[in-house]
Formats: sequence, structure tokens, C-alpha cells
Amino acid sequence: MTESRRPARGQRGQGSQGSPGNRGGQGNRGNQGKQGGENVRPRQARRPDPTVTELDPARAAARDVLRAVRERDAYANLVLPGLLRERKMDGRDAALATELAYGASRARGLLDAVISDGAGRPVEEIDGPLLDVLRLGAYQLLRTRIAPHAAVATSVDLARTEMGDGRAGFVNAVLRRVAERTEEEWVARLAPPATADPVGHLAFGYAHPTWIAQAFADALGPDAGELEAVLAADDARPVVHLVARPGEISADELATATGGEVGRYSPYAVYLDGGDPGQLDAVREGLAGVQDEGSQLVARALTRAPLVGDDAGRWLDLCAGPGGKAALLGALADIEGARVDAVEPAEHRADLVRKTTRGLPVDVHVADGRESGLTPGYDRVLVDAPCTGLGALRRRPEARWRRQPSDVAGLVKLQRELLAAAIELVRPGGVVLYSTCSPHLSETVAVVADAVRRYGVTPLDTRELVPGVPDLGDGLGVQLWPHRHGTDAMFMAALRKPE
Ligand SMILES: C[S@@+](CC[C@H](N)C(=O)[O-])C[C@H]1O[C@@H](n2cnc3c(N)ncnc32)[C@H](O)[C@@H]1O
Repeated sequence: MTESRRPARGQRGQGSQGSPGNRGGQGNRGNQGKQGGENVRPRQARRPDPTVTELDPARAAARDVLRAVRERDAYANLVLPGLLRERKMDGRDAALATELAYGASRARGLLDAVISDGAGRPVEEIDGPLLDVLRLGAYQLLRTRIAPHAAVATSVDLARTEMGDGRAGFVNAVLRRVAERTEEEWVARLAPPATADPVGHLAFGYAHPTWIAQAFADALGPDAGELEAVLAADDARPVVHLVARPGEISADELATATGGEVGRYSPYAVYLDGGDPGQLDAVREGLAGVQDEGSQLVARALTRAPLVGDDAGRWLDLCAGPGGKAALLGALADIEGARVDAVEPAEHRADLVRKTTRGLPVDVHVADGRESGLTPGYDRVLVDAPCTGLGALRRRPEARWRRQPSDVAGLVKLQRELLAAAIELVRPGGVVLYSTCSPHLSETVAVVADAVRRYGVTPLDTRELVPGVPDLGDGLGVQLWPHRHGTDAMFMAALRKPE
């Protein structure tokens, strides 16, 4: 069975595709023939009562992931690896299951609009299990090179096995309608017109809720012309980033050991093209971890910030779970002779911090960062605040459809309170680094400006703390972007407490 998929949209060249409805030449029309298709036996040749799992483990696994996300609010990237292990799937089946589960989760809004048009009813009126199958089928038709007949036939099989002939007929009818147009043609038919609503138009074509695309455009400000490039990068399968733990292994050694490529900006980063990083010896042995390069730059920036007076080696990570930055800070603290207090209110996440920092000079405290009870006087404090996560959507397939604009206000309140607590805990002349994995202005520059106004802290030029990273703009804060830097859209701003 051969399945070749076209590259994810953002990997086809970022920022130069023109309107998403008019990219031309890449649609599935060219797939109507056999090229890149899979050999599915003709319907009459099938066994009378095949189980889907025997027939098509990859699609059954992808369907089960979509179902877990829909029914239990599960995270696709947490469900899928366990499921692949449990079903002993690897190689091509695992790759296809991953592509379909993550791809269909990311593209959900776009797929639902198309399915709704094809079915002649809102998706809310379609039973959940049936909708999962339709989403998988529509994803294959619109965003992969799987031959249309194979995408339809396998979806019909999934429906028939579980739900009977009537439902299978419905899937067949809807997907045949979906297959009548390419993705570009569907976008042209269903997206808001680019002239009247340029942000909504791009958002639709790159499968983002409009409010999120608008938040990106606002954060880009004068560079809002890059919106399409951000959305495309955010819609693509992300490269896996590893962190080489300082003092344990160098990035060069890790790249050699894993077949990866040394990162561009963080001295600890290695890029991996694919595969399950959890299976790598270096990761299993704790010499390396999985961590976006942007997050590595945040942890490193805290350790590089200029203090007034000596660094007595009291460092604090006020929002530490699950411990990625705490582990890097701990490794750097070990080298510098410093010690890190790591605060996390959720017990299970505190446990994860304990695991990732084992053997390092890190003390984990289960506490609310706003009332940690810790003794003030820290030289360096990281506030890696709970946030909407809009900057890391490419790594969390379903998150963009789960987040709501109404989430922002509550998070901003918490962010301000945590930053206030950090300023209380840092010593005069010490530095607080505020960071989010969101570029939403309410969570980034607005929180920082509020703290500067209320507490008289001095913003430092944070760009100097990430040397060698280009295109950071005119402000003192640092906003990283997937389309510019290949990282998550992390924000950070360093603030010094007056003496
Ligand atoms: C963005 S995550 C931090 C990621 C972490 N720094 C890392 O690199 O792995 C935010 C964390 O803040 C925690 N959190 C939520 N409310 C908090 C509070 N009131 N005080 C401290 N931490 C809090 C969340 O449980 C979550 O683990």
C-alpha cells in the first residue's frame, strides 16, 4: 500500500502563496488518477465482514484520537503515542495515523465548513462518531495526496463497520460532494471575501479561528503583511526540537547521535526531522529533552540578564510545570553554582518537574506562585506564565479550536498577579523575566506595561539576551515567530527592580 502525502501547506513556501483560495496547482484534482494513491481492492473483492482494525489500523487509530478529543477533551498529542504503542503500530501505519489525526485536528474548522456544505446541514446536527469519520475523509481529500477513491472507500468502511450501512451511505454521499472541489475551490466558495474581510479570509484558508488570526495580525503590527506566512507556518507539521542538557552533552554530540541538525539560535538546540523522540537513547537517558528552541532561549535569557550587584545564585522559576525550562535552568545553575526554586501549584505537574530536574540543584515547591511563602531576595526570577498558548498551536493540534476569546481576560488577571508576586520576590537590582507562549498583545506587552507603570520596574533591552537572533523588531521585548525563527511564538521581556 502506497500513500504519498503532499507537503503540509506551510512547508510549500511561506508567505508567497497568494490568497489561500488561489494557490493553484496543488489541489487534489491532480490526484484523481492513480499517482500517489493507494491500492484499495475494489469493493466487490472485499471480505464480507472485515474489521476496520484489521483492514486499516492507521485510519482506525486516527478516528479514535479524534473521538477522544471530541468526547473527553483529550489532547491529541498525548492520546496518539499511547495508542500507537498499545496497538504496536510503527513505520508507515504510525506515520499515516499521526498525519491524519493531527492534520484533521488542526484543520477542523475548515473541514467542518466543507462537510456542512456537502451535507446540507450544520455539523452540530451530525452525530459525533459520524463526524469523526467525515473529518478524516475530508482531510484526506482536501489536504493529502491519497487518491480520492481510497479516501472515500476507507471512510465508508470505517462508518459501516461501526454504524451500519445507512450511515456508511451518508458518508459516501457527503464525501463524494467534498471530492468535487479542491481545497482551493472550497476556500473560494466558503471563505469570507478577501476584500471585505482579509483576516477572516486568510484565517479560513489556513484553518485558524478568525480571532486568533486577528491576534497574530495585531501582534505583528506594522508587519501584519506577514500574517499569511505566520498562519502557513502555524498550519504546518512542526520540526521536533531537542535540548542538549548543558554539562551532559553538547548540541554537536546530540546531533551526531540522533542524526539531527544543530539549531540556529540556541546553543543547546538540535532539530529532528521526524520519528518518536521518546525512543532516542539520549532522551531516555536524560541527556536531552524535547523542548522548542524558543523556550530554550527564554531559559537562557534569564541566566544572561545583567544584574546590579553580584549574582548570589538564588534563582526562581515561579510557574515551573511541567519543567522544561526548570531543567535547563537547573543544568545552567549547576554550572554556575546557583540553585533554583521551582514553584508549581498542580501536584501532578510538580511531579513532572521533579522528574525532569532529578539530580540538578532544583527544589520543587507545590504552591500558588501568588502566595508561595518563599523568602524574597532572588537574583533572577522567571515568570513563564499560564497563557492561551496561541504561540504554540502547531504543536497542539486541536488547541486552536478549543481556546476561546473569553479565556484571555482571566489569564491576563493571573499573569498580572504572578508578575506582581515575582517583583515582590526579586531583590533590588535583580531581574524578572516575564514570558508567554502567546503573542496576544493583552498577554504580552500590556501585562509588562502595566507592571512598569504600577511597580516602577525598568524594562531591559531583552533583544540583547538572545544574541544572534534576527528580526526582533524595535521594541525592548522579544517576540519570536514560527515563520521568522522556526520557533514557537514565544514572548519575553526582562524587567529590573529598582535599587
Ligand atoms: C506555561 S506553563 C509553564 C511551562 C514551564 N515553565 C516549562 O517550561 O515547562 C504555566 C504553568 O503555570 C502553572 N500555574 C498555573 N497557575 C499558577 C499559579 N497561580 N502559580 C504558579 N504557577 C501556576 C500551570 O500549572 C503551568 O504548569
